[in-house]
Amino acid sequence: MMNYTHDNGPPALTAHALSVTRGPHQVLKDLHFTVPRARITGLLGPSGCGKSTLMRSVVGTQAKATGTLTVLGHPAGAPALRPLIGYVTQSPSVYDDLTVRQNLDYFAAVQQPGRKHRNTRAAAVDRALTDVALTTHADALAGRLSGGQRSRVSLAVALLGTPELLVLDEPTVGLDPVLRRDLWNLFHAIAADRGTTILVSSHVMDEAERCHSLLLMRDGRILAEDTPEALRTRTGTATVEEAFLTLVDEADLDHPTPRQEQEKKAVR
Ligand SMILES: Nc1ncnc2c1ncn2[C@@H]1O[C@H](COP(=O)(O)OP(=O)(O)OP(=O)(O)O)[C@@H](O)[C@H]1O
Repeated sequence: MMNYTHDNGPPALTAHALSVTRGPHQVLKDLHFTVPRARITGLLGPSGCGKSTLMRSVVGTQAKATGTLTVLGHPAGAPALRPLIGYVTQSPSVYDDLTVRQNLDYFAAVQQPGRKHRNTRAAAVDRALTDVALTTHADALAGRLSGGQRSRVSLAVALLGTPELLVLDEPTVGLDPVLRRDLWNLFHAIAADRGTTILVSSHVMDEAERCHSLLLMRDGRILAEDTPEALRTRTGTATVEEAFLTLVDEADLDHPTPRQEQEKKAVR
C-alpha cells in the first residue's frame, strides 16, 4: 500500500520543542516530530490530547506557541503559506441556504476576489467539484445533503486553491463505515495524484491503519512517530490500537503520575 521509503525531499513539517499553553494548561508539551511530504500522516489520540491545537499551530491560528514549527519551508503562520494550505476544521462553515456550487463560488471569491479572476475561479470550482465527486449535486442546497456529502463540500472548499498541504481535523466523525472508506480512498487519491501532503486527525484507532505514517498523541505529547506496520512490529501487536495501549503502558512505567507512585509504594 505504501511507498514510505521513497525520497520525498525535505519533510513537509518539522517541529522542535513545540509547546502551546491555553489558559492555565500546557496543552502541547515539547513536541519534536516530522511529517513526510506527499503522504498521509494520521494524528491519532484520545479526545482532548491536543490534536486540534497541534493542527491550529500548523495552520498558524494558534496563539502562545513556542519552539519552532517549519511548514513547507516557512515558519508556521507565515503569509506565504496561506495559499499553500487547505484546512478543514471540526465544524466547517458550509452555508445551508446556498447550493454546493454557490458555496464554492463564495469561498473561491474570498480567496481570489475580483472580476479578472472570474474564469480561474470557475475552473477551480469545477475541479474541486470533480475531485470530491459532487458534480451531480452541484445545484443541490447544502442543507439538504447527507453528512458524507457535506464533509465532501468542506473538503472541496479546502481543495479550491490546490493546496500542497491539507490539514483535516477529524473529517470522518459521525460518518458511517462506507462513507468513511470512500473519504479515505479520496484522501489517498489526492495524495497519490497530486503529491499533496495530508495531515488528518482521528480518535478512532482503526483509521490509523489507513495512513502511511502516524503521530500517536497522548496528553499533549507524541507517544510514537512511525508507520503503522513498524509500530505493530515494534510492540509485537496485531493492531495499531493495541500498539497504542502498549506504548501508553510503557510511558506510564517511565513517567508515573504522583498517584501511580503512591500506589506503587503502597504495594511494596
Ligand atoms: N480555549 C482554551 N482554553 C483552555 N484550554 C483549552 C482551550 N481549548 C482547548 N483547551 C484544552 O486543551 C486540550 C487539548 O484540546 P484539543 O481541542 O487540542 O484536543 P483534541 O485532541 O483535538 O480533542 P478533540 O478530539 O476532543 O477535539 C484539552 O484538554 C482542552 O480542554
